[in-house]
Amino acid sequence: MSLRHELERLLSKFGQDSQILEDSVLIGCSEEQEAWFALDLGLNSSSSINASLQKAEIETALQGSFIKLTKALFELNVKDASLLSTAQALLRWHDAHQFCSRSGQPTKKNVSGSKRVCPSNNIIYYPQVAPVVITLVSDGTRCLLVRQSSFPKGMYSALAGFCDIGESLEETVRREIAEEVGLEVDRLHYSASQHWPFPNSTLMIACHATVKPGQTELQVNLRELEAAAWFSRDEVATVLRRNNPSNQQQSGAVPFWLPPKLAIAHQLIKEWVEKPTCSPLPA
Ligand SMILES: NC(=O)C1=CN([C@@H]2O[C@H](COP(=O)(O)OP(=O)(O)OC[C@H]3O[C@@H](n4cnc5c(N)ncnc54)[C@H](OP(=O)(O)O)[C@@H]3O)[C@@H](O)[C@H]2O)C=CC1
Ligand SMILES: [Mg+2]
Repeated sequence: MSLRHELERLLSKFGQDSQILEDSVLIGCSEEQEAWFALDLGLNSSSSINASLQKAEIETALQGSFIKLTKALFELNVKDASLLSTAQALLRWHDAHQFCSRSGQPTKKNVSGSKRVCPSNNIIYYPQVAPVVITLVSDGTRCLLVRQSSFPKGMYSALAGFCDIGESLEETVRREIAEEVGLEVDRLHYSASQHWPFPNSTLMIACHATVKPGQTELQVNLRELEAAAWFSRDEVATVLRRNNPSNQQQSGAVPFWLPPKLAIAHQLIKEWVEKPTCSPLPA
């Protein structure tokens, strides 16, 4: 039986029309050049008993189990997490761009899902990515970790913010740090980047920054952050070593925990702990 027939058989078993396959989007390919597609079965959009029954049926038929996307992203290996992140962002984008904003007519997806076109005026819509800077600020010996009220309990991270229209990354870093904690950036340098599919598709651009010597007093913007504080290298190194939210919450041995390994914030913090002498460029 061909893969297509097998898929159609499964979809019909789960009460779905095989026409839904046309909505799938290309997210990558294997080393053997087999194309990988993602498809949204829409089970999350309904809280009906029917949807939950289907979920149970799918779990049995495919010998798997549904877990929260945010959790899955941090539990999979890098390659699979990246495929999942692409699938989530691309499928959400298609779902939110069903109509042309000029003509109001339905738009049409191309086969791979890399764009949508309005048949009435040929306007092409491409998936959007919002740039976000995430910066680990240091005063030379300590680093600044922050908490938003939306973070999981006890988690601290680096400072993040969306780029405004017309800004360079450097300007965003300076503005966000001034707005959220009242500090002036002296030097900054780029570290790495990561695609992040929440709340919509973002490109997280990770940087290290240092503040002007002697200017480390924080003015925390409580509309944006729940807390912000300086931590020594030893404190952060200890938390990184024991980084497991359930362990520390039970024992109370460490006062906070950090984002999991696959989060770019984790990589930034680890880099700072391991390379204390890296010297950033002037901003
Ligand atoms: N992977 C990681 O390690 C981490 C990832 N992040 C991600 O970074 C992102 C940005 O961090 P955050 O501190 O929230 O950003 P900001 O500090 O920029 O604050 C968020 C606010 O910015 C406004 N905003 C401006 N542009 C956008 C846009 N394109 N989409 C949504 N909101 C926008 C909104 O304000 P208003 O409501 O007034 O319109 C929103 O409430 C988050 O989405 C978060 O998921 C954050 C930390 C760690
Ligand atoms: Mg922020």
